[in-house]
Amino acid sequence: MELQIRDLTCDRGGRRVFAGLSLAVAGGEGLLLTGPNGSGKTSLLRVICGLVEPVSGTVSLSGKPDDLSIGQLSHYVAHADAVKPALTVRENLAFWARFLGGGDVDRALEAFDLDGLAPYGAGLLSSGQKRRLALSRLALVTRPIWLLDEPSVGLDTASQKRLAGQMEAHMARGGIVLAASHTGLGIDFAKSFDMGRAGARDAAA
Ligand SMILES: Nc1ncnc2c1ncn2[C@@H]1O[C@H](COP(=O)(O)OP(=O)(O)OP(=O)(O)O)[C@@H](O)[C@H]1O
Repeated sequence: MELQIRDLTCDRGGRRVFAGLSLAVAGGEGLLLTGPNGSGKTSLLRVICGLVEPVSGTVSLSGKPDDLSIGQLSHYVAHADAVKPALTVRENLAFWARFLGGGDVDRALEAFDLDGLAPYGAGLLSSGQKRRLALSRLALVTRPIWLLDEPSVGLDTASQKRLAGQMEAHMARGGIVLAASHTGLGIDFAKSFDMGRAGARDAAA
């Protein structure tokens, strides 16, 4: 399995964000996306999972089943936590399990130490607890590609370590992690890509 991005050009709101971007990440590898605010990290993750249409270029996954899209094979954890405040923590996970076509709610609760919060209304959670609930989807359903946008924002030290452990375990199972971060995420990524590097900026000019 290899995720291949070739010659990708992306506009947002009529402005060029990046152009001619190419990279590849193999199964078992992680790639850390860095770069200043507005350099296009979120845009790239959204193009990969099919939420933003690129101007040109391709995103492909070798060995992909024909009947599934890259989006369907990806977990995309965005800035927004996508937590339903009227449901409990457990009900949120049960909802996602139905939406994602099955899943292990207890495994997801355990992965981000949410067992004790399972009966609480999600609307009552702190921002870091909401982030843990959003991240717990990663353990709910197995998907080979994890696209993580600033996943550690708001997490305490113990939760950052849990996230690092989950990413390492996913890659050890052959999964792919693409993570955008300004701070690093406490693990050694096989690759990194600076969206603000001169070439990317030149291309976007
Ligand atoms: N929905 C949108 N409509 C129009 N322009 C957008 C939209 N989302 C992002 N942009 C623009 O696209 C550019 C890249 O934004 P993006 O969010 O991808 O950057 P980023 O590197 O993730 O930034 P940050 O580090 O601040 O999260 C910015 O100039 C931004 O204003």
